[in-house]
Amino acid sequence: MEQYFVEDRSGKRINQAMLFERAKGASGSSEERHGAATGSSVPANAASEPIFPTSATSLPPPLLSLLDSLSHILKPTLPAETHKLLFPSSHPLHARQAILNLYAPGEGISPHVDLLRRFGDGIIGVSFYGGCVMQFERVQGENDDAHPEASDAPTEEIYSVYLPQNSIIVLTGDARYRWTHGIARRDGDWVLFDAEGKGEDDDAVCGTEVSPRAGWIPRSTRLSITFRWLLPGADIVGGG
Ligand SMILES: O=C(O)CCC(=O)C(=O)O
Ligand SMILES: [Fe+2]
Repeated sequence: MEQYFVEDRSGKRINQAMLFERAKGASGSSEERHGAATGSSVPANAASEPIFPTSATSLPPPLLSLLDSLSHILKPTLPAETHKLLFPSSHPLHARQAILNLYAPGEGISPHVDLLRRFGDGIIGVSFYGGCVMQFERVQGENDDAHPEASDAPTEEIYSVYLPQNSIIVLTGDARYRWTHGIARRDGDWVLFDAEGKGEDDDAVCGTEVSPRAGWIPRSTRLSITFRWLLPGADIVGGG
């Protein structure tokens, strides 16, 4: 992974890489791509994602093997149709994009819905090295790429979920289309632990009544790998 997160020519730290494959069996008018892209110093709203073309043919082997492991791990947990949506047995309709985001402690990502015109349903996110709280907020009103402000509309419905290192999150249906997801920029997260010691964020524990089962987990460096389906035409450079 180090190869993707070097400094660019101006010395700016690169913290985002995007890799693309072509769908198996696609007639393929667009270029196959597999390349790294720079992000801003803090991963920004997905709407500003850059794309760089290269010439390789598919996702790199470590990501293919990660996908294979994810398919096995998620098989007993997910409803059969969701598993099929994420891991179609043959000839997927769409190409996958993998986005790698490297967060220094304290960094986050603004609340957003992943671009509706670029990505399909079925998103998988994996957290490595460190955890963080991901916050979900219900989108109010129309939500499409032409009305991104809908994502910022205030709402009472907010949930915070702690994503420990090595955890997997799957977003489909409403979770993908009707809720924003984001990571607050802060140095750590208050987390309530369940009986098995797994974390669940709860802002309420920030007050004086701190439950003995709650704790502050300082953020460390976190790498997230997100797999998404590219919609037709979305894999054409400049076509976003
Ligand atoms: O870091 C994460 O887990 C979220 C990344 C994300 O939402 C995105 O790249 O669109
Ligand atoms: Fe996202």
